[in-house]
Amino acid sequence: MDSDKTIKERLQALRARIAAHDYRYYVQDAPTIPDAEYDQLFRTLQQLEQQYPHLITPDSPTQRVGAPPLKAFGQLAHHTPMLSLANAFTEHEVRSFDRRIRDALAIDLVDYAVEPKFDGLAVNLIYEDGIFTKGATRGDGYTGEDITLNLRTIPSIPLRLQTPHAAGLLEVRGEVIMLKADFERLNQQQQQKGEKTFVNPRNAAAGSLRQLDSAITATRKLTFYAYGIGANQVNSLVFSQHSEILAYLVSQRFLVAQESVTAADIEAVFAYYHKIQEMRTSLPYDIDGVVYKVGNLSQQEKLGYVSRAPRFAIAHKFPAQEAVTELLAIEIQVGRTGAMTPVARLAPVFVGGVTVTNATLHNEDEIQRKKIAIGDKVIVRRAGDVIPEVVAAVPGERSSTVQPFVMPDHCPVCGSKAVRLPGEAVTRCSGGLFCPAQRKQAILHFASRRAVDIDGLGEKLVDQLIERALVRTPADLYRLDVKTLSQLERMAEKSACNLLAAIEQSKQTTFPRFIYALGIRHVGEATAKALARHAGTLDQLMCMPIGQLQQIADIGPVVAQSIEDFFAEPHNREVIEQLRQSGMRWEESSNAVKPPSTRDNPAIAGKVFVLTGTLPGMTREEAKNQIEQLGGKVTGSVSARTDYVIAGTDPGSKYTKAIELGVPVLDESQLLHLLQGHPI
Ligand SMILES: NC(=O)c1ccc[n+]([C@@H]2O[C@H](COP(=O)([O-])OP(=O)(O)OC[C@H]3O[C@@H](n4cnc5c(N)ncnc54)[C@H](O)[C@@H]3O)[C@@H](O)[C@H]2O)c1
Ligand SMILES: [Zn+2]
Repeated sequence: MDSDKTIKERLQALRARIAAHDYRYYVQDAPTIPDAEYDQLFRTLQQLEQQYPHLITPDSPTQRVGAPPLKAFGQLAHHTPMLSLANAFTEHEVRSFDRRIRDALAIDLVDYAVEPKFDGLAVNLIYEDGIFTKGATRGDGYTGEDITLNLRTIPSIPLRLQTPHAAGLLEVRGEVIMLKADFERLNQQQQQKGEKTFVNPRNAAAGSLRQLDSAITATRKLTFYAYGIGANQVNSLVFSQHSEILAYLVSQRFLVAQESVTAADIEAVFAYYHKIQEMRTSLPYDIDGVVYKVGNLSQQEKLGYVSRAPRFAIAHKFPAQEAVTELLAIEIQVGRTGAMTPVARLAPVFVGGVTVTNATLHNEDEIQRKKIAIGDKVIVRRAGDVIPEVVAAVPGERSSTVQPFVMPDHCPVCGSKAVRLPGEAVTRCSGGLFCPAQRKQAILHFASRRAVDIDGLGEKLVDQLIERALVRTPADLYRLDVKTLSQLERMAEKSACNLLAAIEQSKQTTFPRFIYALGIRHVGEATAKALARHAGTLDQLMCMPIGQLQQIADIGPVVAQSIEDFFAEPHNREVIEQLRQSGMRWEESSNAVKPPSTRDNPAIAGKVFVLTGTLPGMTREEAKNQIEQLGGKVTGSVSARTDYVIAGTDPGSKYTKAIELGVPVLDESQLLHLLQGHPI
């Protein structure tokens, strides 16, 4: 058996660790470990102290509530103490609690008031003669921080009671929380402003409420839920049941959880637990369990208190939604649209009711922002059916062998180049036509009605074709034959013939449809049309430099980049070549704007142009952009300094002026000639 000395040392170490976590949680509003982790430490200490009661010290966290109030705030003493709650993690523990109560009261059946356990910040509101005069945090249970001004900014705290004639003092107890939706919004705003985001709604609520400047609190959306009263010196207010207190609070316009009800026995209590657990993720606020309180107030009084909690109530905790584990590796998952998502491979950990071995890390920036490295101890969160995610690295636990994460520059599935468009958080595989991960999406899109329109090629068929390795890319569609197709499920020879005919028919398409069918990111039908008109031929399009793509109206830098990346990927070019060889045809236009042979075009550079009338093959805006890109200047009015006037149909007065001044007037084909570097 261990000596008292080693036990003492263990106790001291545990107490110091817990005290440090208490400080970070209660004072700094910035815990570094999940609550479940903390609860476990606390339990270990409690159990050890139970075994060695003579070693309990009054400063042990098990003997105290919360943390002393911060000096920066004024202090406010509570008229009756604000205690903590005993915890239960299993049904067995709850049954023992029920048995203890029935034994102590010597009765067979106990009525319980059952309520959600809010995960927020306990506060005490003092009403004097019906007027809200002061309010405080729980602090160490006896004295809290005076946060009256901050509390006044919370709309759900009534500033006066409905019965102001009732003279005397009343303490209203409850929790200040931040609704999940308000939390999401706050974090988005914080991120946009480049300020620190909060780990969860509880920390956001605590950080917002314990502000020295109440103007900041006023900008944060906080909500107060009442769940009880403390000192009651109002003569006319007499309660015999907890439920009467809640009804009174509702009548005084406090928010009280709608889910607060009574349970006639311990079985009803468990039914309630399961019902609330089901509702947990859909509730507008975070809860970490449910609270059971003996409903009868004189029974409560008889049961009394232990050092830090009442004997008549217990918190039945839900399985933790957050846990700590080791990040073993980061792998890349490629989605249907080519998105490359970093996925954490984890040492198995039980969280949110299941064993988790993978969790999403969202994207590269998130990993950098959270400063997560491979080998770190990380906090994993799984709430309801939501995909588990890594929320943070545990600070201070980093070993020297951790590896930084680097986003791969190639798709791990198909080897195509990985690209990240400006302004986007996601890195994508650029091999849209080729990548197995994107296969199904690419083929369905290619065959869709507004693309090359292969009638009858639905999702189920595509699944079969892919599963049997008959089709890998859209080009493979043109290699299918009746014999192969009629072997597929639900495919008679007749329908196989029909499908084949539809595939054959799709070979005759239009250039814009073909471009659209390629599934280039950000290239919808309208962009496909603009590209077709501008490039004229597929060969031109495939080698168009990004600068020239950007000159096309409505094509910005992101879309231009996406087009360039797509055609730069050899895998895509291969598939396009196969498509061409399969006999796909469309009309190409020779009218289109050909790319200039050199950037430094002496036929254009330094020359002054005026555009007038409607050009047949391009908009005036496009012509202007091209001229400017090659160093020419486009002005609005004709003068002696004008070198050329480019005139389309219905040219108007600029045309007449040009004739008067003897300025050469060119048509579109002559302009194209110039653009290609040939003098007139
Ligand atoms: N992660 C960390 O580092 C860290 C550190 C300290 C404490 N904690 C967490 O804080 C909690 C312990 O703190 P605690 O002493 O406040 O105990 P507690 O939160 O377990 O229980 C008491 C509190 O429950 C709240 N409560 C919510 N709904 C209630 C209701 N319907 N009726 C009555 N009370 C209700 C009250 O604020 C009350 O003060 C644990 O969840 C623990 O994990 C975490
Ligand atoms: Zn790929």
